[in-house]
Amino acid sequence: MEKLEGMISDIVFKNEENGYTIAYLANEDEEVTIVGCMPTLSVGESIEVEGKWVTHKTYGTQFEVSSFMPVTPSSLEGIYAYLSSGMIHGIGEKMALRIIEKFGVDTLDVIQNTPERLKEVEGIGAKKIKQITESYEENRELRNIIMQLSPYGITPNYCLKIYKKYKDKAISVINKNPYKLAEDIRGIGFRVADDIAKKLGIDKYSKDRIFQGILYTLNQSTSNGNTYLPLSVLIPQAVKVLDVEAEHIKEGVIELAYTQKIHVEKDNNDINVYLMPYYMAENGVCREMIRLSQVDFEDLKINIKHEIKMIEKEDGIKLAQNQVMAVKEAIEQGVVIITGGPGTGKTTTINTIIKVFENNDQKVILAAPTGRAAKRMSETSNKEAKTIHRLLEMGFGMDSDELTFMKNEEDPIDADVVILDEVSMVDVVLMYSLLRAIKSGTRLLIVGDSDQLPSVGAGNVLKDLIDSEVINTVRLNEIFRQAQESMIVVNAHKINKGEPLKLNVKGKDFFFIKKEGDDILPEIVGIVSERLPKFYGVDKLKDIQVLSPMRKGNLGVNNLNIELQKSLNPPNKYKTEEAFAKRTFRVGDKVMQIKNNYTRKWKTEDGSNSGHGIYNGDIGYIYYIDKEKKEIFVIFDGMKIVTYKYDELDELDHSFCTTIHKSQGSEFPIVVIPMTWAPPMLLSRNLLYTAVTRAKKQVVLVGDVKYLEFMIKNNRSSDRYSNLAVKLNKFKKEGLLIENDKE
Ligand SMILES: Nc1ncnc2c1ncn2[C@@H]1O[C@H](COP(=O)(O)OP(=O)(O)OP(=O)(O)O)[C@@H](O)[C@H]1O
Repeated sequence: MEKLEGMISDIVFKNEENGYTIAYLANEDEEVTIVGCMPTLSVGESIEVEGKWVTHKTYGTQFEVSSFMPVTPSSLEGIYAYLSSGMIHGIGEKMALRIIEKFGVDTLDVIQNTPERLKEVEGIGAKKIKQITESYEENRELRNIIMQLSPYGITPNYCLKIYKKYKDKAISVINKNPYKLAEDIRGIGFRVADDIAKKLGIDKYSKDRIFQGILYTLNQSTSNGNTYLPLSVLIPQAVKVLDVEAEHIKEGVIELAYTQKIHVEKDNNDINVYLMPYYMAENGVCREMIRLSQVDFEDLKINIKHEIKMIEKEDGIKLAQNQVMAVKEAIEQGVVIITGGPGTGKTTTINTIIKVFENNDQKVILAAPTGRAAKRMSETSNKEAKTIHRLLEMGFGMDSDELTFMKNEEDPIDADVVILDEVSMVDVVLMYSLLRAIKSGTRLLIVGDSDQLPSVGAGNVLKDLIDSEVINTVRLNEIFRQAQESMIVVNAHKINKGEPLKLNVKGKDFFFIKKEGDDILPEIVGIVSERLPKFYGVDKLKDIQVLSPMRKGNLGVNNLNIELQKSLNPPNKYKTEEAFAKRTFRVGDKVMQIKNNYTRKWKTEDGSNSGHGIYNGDIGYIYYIDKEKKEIFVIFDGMKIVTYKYDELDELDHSFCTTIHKSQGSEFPIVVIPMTWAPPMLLSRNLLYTAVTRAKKQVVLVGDVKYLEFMIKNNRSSDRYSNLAVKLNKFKKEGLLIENDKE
C-alpha cells in the first residue's frame, strides 16, 4: 500500500449511486489520476489517499484508492473535539480553547509543522510541546475520525469505539456506508447514521438506507416492548422514518428476510415481522416450555399431606387450599406458575415448596431478575438467591469480547428444582436463555404478579404464559388476615379491580393529601424533607422514595430531582460538587444506575472485596468527587464503591425521585407519588398498581383525587405485540419441536 497526499484539482467523474469517483490529485511534484469510492470528495479539498498504482488499458497509470481521509479538519468544532478529547496528553478543555483561539483553523497545521509556535499560548512550555507533538503523532487515525465525525455530534468517546471496531478502515467504511455505524456501534443509531449519510450525499432510496430504516423501526418497537410488528403497522411507521413510499418498505422487508436479519411469518390476514433474535426467543420460549413440561418427572414418593402438615406445625400457619395446590402441582406436575397480588401468600408458598423439596434431598436453586429482587428472595427464604444473569454465569466467551451466558443446553444448571420469582420483569430474550439452560427433568416454578408492569425488555412473558393456559397455573387469590390489615395491600387489590380506594383510614398506611396545581410540589418537598422523617423516625434519603409517572413537567422526575436536591442535599462548603449542562452532582446525592452494566467494577473501601456489575435501577449515594481526575465515586449497597468518569455519567441519574417504571422490582419503606395531570397513557391502572406495591410501610399520594380516579379506571393494559400465548397453543397442539429454529 502506498500513500499520496495532495489537493483535488478536478473531479472527472462521480457515480452518485455507489460513490465511484475519478479525480485529479495535485501536489508540488505532480498531478495524478486517482480512482475509487470517494463519494464525499470536492474540488479544493486536501486529502491523503492510500492504495496502489494500476495500469488501465485505455487511461494508463492511475492510483487506485482503497481509503482516503481529509488532511485538514472540516471545522473548528472537529479540532476542538479532538484537542479536548483527553487523547492528547497535556491538553484539557480550557487549554484546547486557548490554542484554538490563537491559531483557529491552522491549529493542526501548527501542531504538525511548527509546534514551537505553541509557546505563544499561555501555559505551554517546551515540555508540554513535546508531550503534545508526541501524542499527536501517536493517534493520527483517531484524530481523523474525531475531526470528521464530531460535526455530526459524535463524541470522541464514540469515535474511539469506531476506531476500535474498524481501525484504519474507519473513514472508508463510513464514507462507503455510514449505516454500518448503526449496525456495528452500540449507541450510534439510525438517526445519526442517516444524518451523516445525508451530508455524504447518499441517495434517499439507497438499499442500505431502506434496510437500516426498517431495522431501526423494528428496534424502536422492541424497546417499546413488542416482539414483532404486523406489516400493516410496520409500513406506516417505517414510511415516516424514511420518508419513502410504502412499496420501498415492502421490497426492503422481503430482501431483509432473505438476509436472515428479520423473520416474516404469516398471521391470518397480516404478516408479522420480527427482528431475528426476538423470533428465536419467542419460538424458543415456546419450545423450551413444552420440552420442560412434557417430561415424565421422577416420582419423588413424597407424602405431600404429611410434609405440609409438618411444615404448617413448624411455621404455625395453615396453608390455604390454593397454596396446597401449588405445592402439589410443583411436586407432581413439575412445571407450574404461581401468581397472585400482594399479600396472597406467594412467599409463604415458595418457602413451603423449598422445604418440601429440601426435606427430600432435592437441590433447589432460587433466582430473580434483578439484584434487588434476588436480595429480597434471599431474605424471605433464608437461602441464597441469585440474579438470573449470575445463575447463567454471564461472562466473556472464549474468543469474543461479547458477553454471553456460560450456562446453556450444553452445560445446564445443576439443579433438581429451579424457583424463579418476580417473573413479570423477565423479558422474552432472557427467558429463552434461562429455559434453554434448564435440563429436562428439572422442576421449574415460575412465580410473579402478572398485574405488575410488564418487563422493560420485549414481551409479556408471565402474562402470556398464564393466558396461554398451556402451562399449569395456580392463582392465589386470598388476601390473608395479616395482609388485610394493610391498606396498601387492600388498595392494591382494589386498584386491580377498578374499585375506589380506602383513603386516610386512621392509623393505617395509605394517605392522600389533597393539593392542587402549584401547591403539590412544595407539599411533596415538605413532607419528604420534614414531616415524614420526623413522624416515622425514618431516614429522609434512604427510606422515602418519590415516584413519578413521567419525566417532564413540574412534577416530573427531572424537576422533582432538582427541587428535592435543593432541600435534601443542599450546597455546602464541605461538599464537593460539579455542575454539568443540566444537573449538578454533589457529594451526598442519591443517584441511580440507569442501564445494566455487567462489566462495571466495584470494590469496597479497604479493597478487601471487589466484583463487577451494576444494574439498571440500583440506587447509591455520591461518596466523593475527584475534580482533578474528573471522576465521581458512588457507593451502592452501603459498600460497593464504583468510579464513574465524567464522560460515563450518562449511566447515572439523580434518584431523589425516579420513574415508576424504574422502580419495578424495588421496595421502599415509604413511597410518595404525585397525583397530577400526565399524558393519559401514563396514567394507567397498572402503573399506579406497581407504584403503590413498591411501598412496605406507607403510601402517600399528593395531589388531585380526580387523577387517582382516572388512573384506577384507565385499564388500558400495556398491550404489546407478542405472539407467545398463541404460539404456545400451536406448538402444543401440533406437538412441534421445530429443531431448525435452534441457534
Ligand atoms: N395460609 C396462610 N395463613 C395465614 N397467613 C398467611 C398464610 N399465607 C401467608 N400468610 C401471611 O400473609 C402475609 C402475606 O404473605 P406472603 O408474604 O407469603 O405473600 P406474598 O404474596 O409473597 O406478598 P407480597 O407480594 O406482598 O410479598 C404474610 O404475613 C404471611 O405470613
